[in-house]
This record gives sequence, C-alpha cells and structure tokens, in this order.
Amino acid sequence: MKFKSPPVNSLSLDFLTEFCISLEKLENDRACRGVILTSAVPKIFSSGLDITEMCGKSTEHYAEFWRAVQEMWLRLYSSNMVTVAAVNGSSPAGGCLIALTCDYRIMAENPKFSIGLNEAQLGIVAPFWFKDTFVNVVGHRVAERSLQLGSLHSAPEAHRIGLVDELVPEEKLKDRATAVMQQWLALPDHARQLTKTMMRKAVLDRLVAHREEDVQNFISFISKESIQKSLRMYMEMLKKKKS
Ligand SMILES: CCCC/C=C/CC(=O)SCCNC(=O)CCNC(=O)[C@H](O)C(C)(C)COP(=O)(O)OP(=O)(O)OC[C@H]1O[C@@H](n2cnc3c(N)ncnc32)[C@H](O)[C@@H]1OP(=O)(O)O
Repeated sequence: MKFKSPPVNSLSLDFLTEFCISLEKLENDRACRGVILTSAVPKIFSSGLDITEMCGKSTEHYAEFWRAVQEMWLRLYSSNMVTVAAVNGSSPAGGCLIALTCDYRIMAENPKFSIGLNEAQLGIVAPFWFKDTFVNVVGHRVAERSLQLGSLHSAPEAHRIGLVDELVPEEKLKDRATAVMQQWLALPDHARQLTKTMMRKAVLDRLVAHREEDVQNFISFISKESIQKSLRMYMEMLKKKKS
C-alpha cells in the first residue's frame, strides 16, 4: 500500500478513512496475507496527524477525527496480516506511530530522514496507546527519554535504539521488504497470528476499554486555548522555515 497524499502524506480525516477502508478490504481478502506500507511521496513517509484537523474546529469534528485515528491504530495493530513498514522518508509523530504499529520496520539509510514521536516539541502529549506501542518496540527507558524530549531520530540513530529493525540503501528498500515479507509468510498463519495477539492484546484491550474516555480527553486537551496557540505557532514555524 503506497501513501500518496502530497505534499507530506499528513493523516487527515479523509486519509485515515481511506486507509481504514483499504485495510479492511485487504483483511477480508483471503488471498492477501501481508501488506507492505510505504510512500509514493518523495522523502516523506508520513508527516503525522494533519495539524489543521486539530486547529480551530468544532468539538464534533475533534471527536470524529480522533475516532478515525483510534480506528486506524486498532485495525493495524490487531491485523491478522503480516505488516511491514518500508519507511522511505521522514516519519514524525503519527507517521512514526504507523511504522511502530507494523510487525517489522525497514528504513532507507538516508541520515536526512528522521523518525520519532515528537509530540512534546509541539506542546502536546502522545496518548497512552502511542506510548504503549513505542514501549513495546524500544523498551521503557528509551521510550521515556525519547518521548519526554520529543526526539526525532535520524535513520542511523533510530536503528541504534531499535526503533527500526534495519536500514538499507533506498534503492534496495522494496526488494528487502519483499524478502522480509516472504520470510514471515513462510510460517503457518494461525501460529503467527495467535502469537501476535498474545503479544499485543493487553495494549489493544486498554484502548478498547477506554475508547470514549480517550476521545473526551483528546477533545478537552486540544480545545484548550494554550494548546491551540502552540499548534498555530508550530504551523507558522513550518511555513516560515520555507521562506
Ligand atoms: C493531543 C493529543 C495528541 C495528538 C497527537 C498528535 C500526533 C501528530 O502526529 S501531530 C503532527 C506532528 N507532525 C510534525 O511535527 C511534522 C511537521 N512537519 C514537518 O516536520 C515537515 O513538514 C516534514 C519534515 C514532514 C516535511 O518537510 P518539508 O520541508 O518537505 O515540507 P514542509 O514545507 O515543511 O511542508 C509542506 C506543507 O505541508 C504542511 N505540513 C507539514 N506537516 C503537516 C502536518 N502534520 N499537518 C498539516 N500540514 C502539514 C506544511 O505546513 C507545508 O504547508 P504549506 O505548503 O501550506 O506551507
């Protein structure tokens, strides 16, 4: 599956809705046992949640948007398919979450590409299920330091801390992702799927049990004037960086 929403594959409500529909179709297709996620946009895997969806909108919009973010994560993290992220560009925040949610991550070894949960840099806080997913990949200490600092890690650093499983030259990313997929698909599906469920169930159950509370938390946090101001300033900073 190739993300193609220029300029930066930001995760808008439309993007998330289409992503979930595509995942559901693949999940229901018995002939499909695995999916490789990558980007058709040069240098960017995904720039994370679309900040404009979280700025100056109604409470109803925030609720709808956040449910779509939850749905994307629940579907991908619990997928019966083998999921491989072929990270061919930068991948901050929600983009990093997508990669973390997969079974295996391969990143192009370009030191200019960065990945991480940088929410703290925007003055916002990654919710518990972003944090849980991160801890499950890199461990508690690395996740705590990286989350508190809102670190964006270069590709080599991301590999060193275990955020990505391997680095390959960009031109070899597709072939390597295909080879990894073949390796994972060589196992009997039922054994691999049950093992995946066993490893991820507690974290998935936690969001399912607190889903509505999590929506309300998001709304009350994002609606604060101080948070809205931080997001506006961040967007202005992104625009200024260009000029
Ligand atoms: C409160 C509960 C927790 C909520 C959790 C949130 C998780 C998130 O995902 S928050 C989003 C965090 N994302 C980022 O911090 C990434 C911001 N973007 C960048 O760092 C850069 O854009 C980039 C490294 C991804 C790409 O850099 P590049 O130089 O190629 O492109 P730009 O000129 O910066 O951007 C082009 C264009 O796109 C707009 N844009 C970029 N990212 C976003 C985004 N996440 N949402 C909306 N719009 C975005 C950027 O402003 C530019 O727009 P203009 O062309 O109109 O100036």
